[in-house]
Amino acid sequence: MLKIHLHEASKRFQYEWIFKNLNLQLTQGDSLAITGGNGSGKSTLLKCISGAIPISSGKITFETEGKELPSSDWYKQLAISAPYLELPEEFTLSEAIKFHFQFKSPLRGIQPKELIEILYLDQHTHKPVSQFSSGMKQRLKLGLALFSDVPLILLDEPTSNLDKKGIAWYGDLVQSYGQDRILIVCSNEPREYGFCNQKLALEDFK
Ligand SMILES: Nc1ncnc2c1ncn2[C@@H]1O[C@H](COP(=O)(O)OP(=O)(O)OP(=O)(O)O)[C@@H](O)[C@H]1O
Repeated sequence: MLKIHLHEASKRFQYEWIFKNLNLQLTQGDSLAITGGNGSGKSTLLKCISGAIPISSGKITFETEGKELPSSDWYKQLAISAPYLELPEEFTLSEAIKFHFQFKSPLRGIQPKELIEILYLDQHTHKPVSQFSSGMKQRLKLGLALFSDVPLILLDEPTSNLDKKGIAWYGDLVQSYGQDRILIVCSNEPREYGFCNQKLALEDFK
C-alpha cells in the first residue's frame, strides 16, 4: 500500500514561488485533481511529486509497507501521461508497447493485443507512432500509463486531443482501472477530474 505525504512543500524557480506550504496525504484509493490556470504550476507540482524535479523546501515522502522510499526509487511506483513526455515515434505501435513493458509490468498481465483493442488502435498495430494522429497518440499515452502495474498514476491534461468518443473512453478507463491506486489529474476541465475525491486549487497556495 503506497502512501504519499507532502509536508509544507514549496517550490520556486529563481524568485518566483510556484506553490507554497502544500500539505497533502494520499493513499491508494484516493484521486486528486490539481487545478489552476495556465502557468499556475500544475505540471511543476506533478513533476515534484514524481521526483523528476526537487521541491525548494518542505518534504515529500513515499511510504510502502511502513517503509520510506528514497526519491531515487519513486519512479518504480508510478506511470505518467503528459503532453511534454514523448512517445518513441520511430517504433510501430506493437513495438512501442513491447518496449514500454520491458520497464513496467503490465497491469493484470494484459497482453499487447488486448491492450491495442482497448485503445481501439487494432487497425494500426504496425504503423509507426510518428504517423499517428494526436488523438491516437493521446490514447496510447493514457493506455501505457493506466495499464502499467504501479500504484501511482499521474495524468497531465488527459483528454487533450481526444474527441467526444475518446473523452467517454477516458472516463470509462479511469473508472475501470484507476480504482485502488493513487490517481492524480492536472486539469482545468471538470470532465477530466469530476471523479476525483480530493481537489487542490493551486491559486490557494501562492
Ligand atoms: N524549469 C523552469 N524554470 C523556470 N521556470 C519554470 C520552469 N518550469 C516551469 N516554470 C514556470 O513555472 C510556472 C508554472 O508552470 P507549469 O508548466 O507548472 O504551469 P501549468 O499550470 O502546468 O500550466 P499549463 O496549464 O499552461 O500547462 C510558469 O510560470 C513557468 O514559466
